[in-house]
Amino acid sequence: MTTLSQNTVPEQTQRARTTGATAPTTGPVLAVRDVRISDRVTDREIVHGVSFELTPGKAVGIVGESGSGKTLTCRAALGILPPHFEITGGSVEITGTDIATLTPRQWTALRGATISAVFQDPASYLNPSIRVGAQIAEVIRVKKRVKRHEARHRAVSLLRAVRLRDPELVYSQYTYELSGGMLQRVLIAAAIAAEPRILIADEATTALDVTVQAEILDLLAELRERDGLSLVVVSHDLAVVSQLCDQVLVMRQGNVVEHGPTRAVLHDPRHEYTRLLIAEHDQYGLEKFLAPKEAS
Ligand SMILES: Nc1ncnc2c1ncn2[C@@H]1O[C@H](COP(=O)(O)OP(=O)(O)OP(=O)(O)O)[C@@H](O)[C@H]1O
Repeated sequence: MTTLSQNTVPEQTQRARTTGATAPTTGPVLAVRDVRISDRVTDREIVHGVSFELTPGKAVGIVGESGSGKTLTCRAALGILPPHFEITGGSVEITGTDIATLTPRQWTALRGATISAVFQDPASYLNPSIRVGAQIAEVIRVKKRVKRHEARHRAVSLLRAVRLRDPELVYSQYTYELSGGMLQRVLIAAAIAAEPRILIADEATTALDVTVQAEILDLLAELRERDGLSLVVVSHDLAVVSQLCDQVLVMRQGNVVEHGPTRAVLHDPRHEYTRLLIAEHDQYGLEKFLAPKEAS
């Protein structure tokens, strides 16, 4: 496992987040309470009541079969449900504010700066006609209100932080010049560029090879532990969740079938479906991540 140096995260990022993390908090940064999501076209409820709370520096994992509602739950928290989908029950609070009360302008201010996300399929989130570095710098310039030169400097630091070699060169490249793994790392850099308090990582490292994935997980763990970044991690990979998350939700067919501390759920699953997920996973060496802490 690689260990990132203190200098991996741009100095400015460390300072700002440290300030945020040590500020007294009165409650969760994200509270999802009995959220229900329906498809208006078919008039079907797809997600049947999901609840979890995220406090600063903590990480919640969401696992479960394809189509169980993990991504919709994340999109609901970000206010970006696909057309025809709507929250039909429960509530989402971001740093104490019910998102149902937010105006489009308030959402724009919140996204990136307070809550941010990385999804799969990075190419669809980046503009092919603008150099990737300039896209990250623009986020920094607008959200952090810094001059172009400073924004560029920080963007290059972020590209380095996500372990892209020759970040100056990558800065000036277009999406078609980069591999899928490189684009995914660019997207992660963009997502943390405005120093959000909450990062939703939906299969964010799935497309990366094992070594790069380990480096990115280390980076996220570092941002979390040192700077108080809170994480929602959606992954089909229980090893990723067990490495990063304090709590885990197991979803199936729009229901949370099990929810609790990651170690307890993965060591002593109560639900048959969780047992099945773990059994399927055994071949990938889940114990490797659980065993060392078990001994301590
Ligand atoms: N844009 C959409 N249009 C139509 N149906 C959708 C859309 N997005 C999600 N759904 C449906 O809603 C259900 C939940 O989808 P969701 O993407 O949340 O699942 P998931 O658990 O994230 O799955 P996966 O692991 O495959 O990403 C699925 O049945 C899916 O087909």
